[in-house]
Amino acid sequence: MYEKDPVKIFVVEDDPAYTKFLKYVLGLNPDYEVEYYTTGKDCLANLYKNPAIITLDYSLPDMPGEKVLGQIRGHDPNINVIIVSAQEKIHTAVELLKSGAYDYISKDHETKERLLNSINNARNKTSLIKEIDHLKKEISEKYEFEKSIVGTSPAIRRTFALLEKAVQTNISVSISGETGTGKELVAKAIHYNSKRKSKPFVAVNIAAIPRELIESELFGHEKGAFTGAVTRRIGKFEEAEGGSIFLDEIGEMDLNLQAKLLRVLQEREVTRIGGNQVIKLDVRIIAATHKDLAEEVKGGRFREDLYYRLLGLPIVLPPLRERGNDVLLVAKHFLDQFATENQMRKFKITPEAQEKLMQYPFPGNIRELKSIIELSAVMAEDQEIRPQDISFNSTARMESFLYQEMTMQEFMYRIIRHFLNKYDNNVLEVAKKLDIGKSSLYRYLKEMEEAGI
Ligand SMILES: Nc1ncnc2c1ncn2[C@@H]1O[C@H](COP(=O)(O)OP(=O)(O)OP(=O)(O)O)[C@@H](O)[C@H]1O
Repeated sequence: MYEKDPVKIFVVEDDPAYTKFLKYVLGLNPDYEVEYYTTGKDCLANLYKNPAIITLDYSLPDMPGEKVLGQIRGHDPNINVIIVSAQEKIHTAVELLKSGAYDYISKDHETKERLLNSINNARNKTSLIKEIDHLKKEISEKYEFEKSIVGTSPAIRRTFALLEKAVQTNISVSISGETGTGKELVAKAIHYNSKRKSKPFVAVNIAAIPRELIESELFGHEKGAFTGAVTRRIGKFEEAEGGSIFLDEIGEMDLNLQAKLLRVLQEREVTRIGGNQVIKLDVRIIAATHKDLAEEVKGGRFREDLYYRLLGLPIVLPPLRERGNDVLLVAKHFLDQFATENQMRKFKITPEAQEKLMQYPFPGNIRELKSIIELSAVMAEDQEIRPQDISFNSTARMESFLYQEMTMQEFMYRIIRHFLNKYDNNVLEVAKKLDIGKSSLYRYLKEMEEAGI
């Protein structure tokens, strides 16, 4: 798409014969919009026209080539300046390239090919840069909080408030929540809404990498560091330089590696395995786990010092069953997405089907909801999703929390909390649903508050 755009080229050349030659060569390509100047001053005065490429004669009558180059770079470092010179002086060429010239070409019988090649390469580079900028913009729009993280429940609103805080600083963030609650989505949203958004977001799933490979995956290795290390490998931390690293399933890391990670986080530097060069790091850490890390610390499976290092700003993502009406909002979001992807008309969910969705506890959370919804859209006879189109993967119903061991009173508090979330903290509605008196409910709420539930 970008390569079709015409390229604006300035030719700055005081030799009339050479200008004639360039006019002929460049005139052959209809995609080139060329303007000719004979002095450095003229060229500089017209930079406002935003040329993509400038071919610059090194010895102009009014200004030395390096000075013109310096001013062009000062105006816009993205302009590709190709220096064309009558003599081939390696030293000058190297100096000019160091000062940011894109290429250095001497005037000889091969000039035509080399110049066209260089212009072509510069053009490809420019279109790649434009395309990358465009994709980056698209990604950050995709991860705007309220566009990507669907929901209006009090629980998710609290999460948004924390995200707003997280993006303003470089503080480490630890995200916990059951599987499929959106931990990776939240991590990406933090990165792509922060100042680091134009730098890499690198995700590493600790549980998915064989134990013996994690260290080299994270910190890299030098060639020959161990059997099988046939080439040097850059680690994920280095890859994320300037950006963010997302350490998913951090609770799965073994104690030995935890010690090494702690050192990296404390020193803010890595050394590749088998190497001795210390590499400074500027990387934001976002860690996630579905485990209760505090419990892991108590059980001696997770280092306490590392736990505190990683904790930073903790974000707890509630399970979908505690997000009330969000179930329906997210379901609708996935349905719209499905319709767009498959060029279909939009779907509706009948009230009975909505009721069915609201009754299910979604042990696999939003990921499970997504697959259930997509299947229901496939099964539906028309653009209405009815109860018979929805099939749940698990036979679990609300009793999922019964697997936990609690006292009767704690169960009751959990049930109340669940309904409060479901009905947006509407006490009257909850009292009605649970068929208890309003004042009893207020009394329980007070007890719950005192007990921190
Ligand atoms: N609030 C939300 N709104 C819309 N989509 C969401 C929301 N939360 C999660 N998703 C989507 O649900 C899917 C699962 O989310 P994600 O992979 O971030 O979960 P996770 O907690 O990292 O899972 P796991 O613990 O299994 O790694 C993704 O497709 C994600 O885009």
